[in-house]
Amino acid sequence: MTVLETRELIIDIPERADGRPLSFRMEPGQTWGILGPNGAGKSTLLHTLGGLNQPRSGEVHIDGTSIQKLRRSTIAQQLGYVFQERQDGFPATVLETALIGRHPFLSPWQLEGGDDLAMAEKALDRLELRALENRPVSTLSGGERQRVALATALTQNPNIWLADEPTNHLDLRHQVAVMELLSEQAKAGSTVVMCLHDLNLAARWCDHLLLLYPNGEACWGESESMLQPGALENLYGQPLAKAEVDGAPVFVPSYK
Ligand SMILES: Nc1ncnc2c1ncn2[C@@H]1O[C@H](COP(=O)(O)OP(=O)(O)OP(=O)(O)O)[C@@H](O)[C@H]1O
Repeated sequence: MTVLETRELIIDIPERADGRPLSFRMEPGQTWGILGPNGAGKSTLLHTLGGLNQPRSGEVHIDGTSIQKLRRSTIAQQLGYVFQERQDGFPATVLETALIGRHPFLSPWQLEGGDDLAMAEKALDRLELRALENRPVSTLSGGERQRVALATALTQNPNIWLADEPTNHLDLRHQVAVMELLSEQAKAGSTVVMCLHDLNLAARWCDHLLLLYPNGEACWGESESMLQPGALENLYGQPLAKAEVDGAPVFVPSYK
């Protein structure tokens, strides 16, 4: 159970005004969606939350301790990251890649044990990848690789999930399966934060939203209060029509 908090955080985007300092608290059990148009800074924010980018100012805290003061190995035991783009540079199989999720918990040169293997295999089962476990990752399709990245994070079993467009490359069924998986992680006590382009997945699955504007302005809060058509149209610069399906709001571009 780990709280991720920002204090007067300003992310560092070259040549951009500071915008609104971000001070929010992301708690265990919550599922946060970060929304905004291309270039708004969603990935930069996620990288900053994970300690991979230095903020321009302000701080990110994990359970009350500044991330700057934590060792990278300690952070890796808490925080799982699903990157938007991956360079699968090493010639590794699907199973070997999933096992990387256990590395934060092993000492240098220590080999993975039976428990680690069981966690990786369970994660591969969950992402429907078990039949591919001996395949080199380089031979996989885009959607299969995306699921390997999620399986690796699941094998890590982090308290905080930072996922950059986790449904990228996925077909509709797998999009829903991945959102269900992330939602389950939150229900089990993780703090889940993801950047999303799909407003409808965000509306259906995220209980908190942060809207990030290209000028650095931002607002955040419970999803219900953030899913206002006017604010979303302003965010994306696109007229929207709103409907309701299965009790959740659905937004589609309006072409009028
Ligand atoms: N090293 C850099 N030098 C200059 N500008 C940069 C650098 N890295 C990122 N940027 C700019 O910072 C802005 C935010 O990028 P970021 O990837 O965080 O946006 P995003 O909201 O995730 O976009 P997308 O939806 O397209 O993935 C972009 O305008 C990008 O061009």
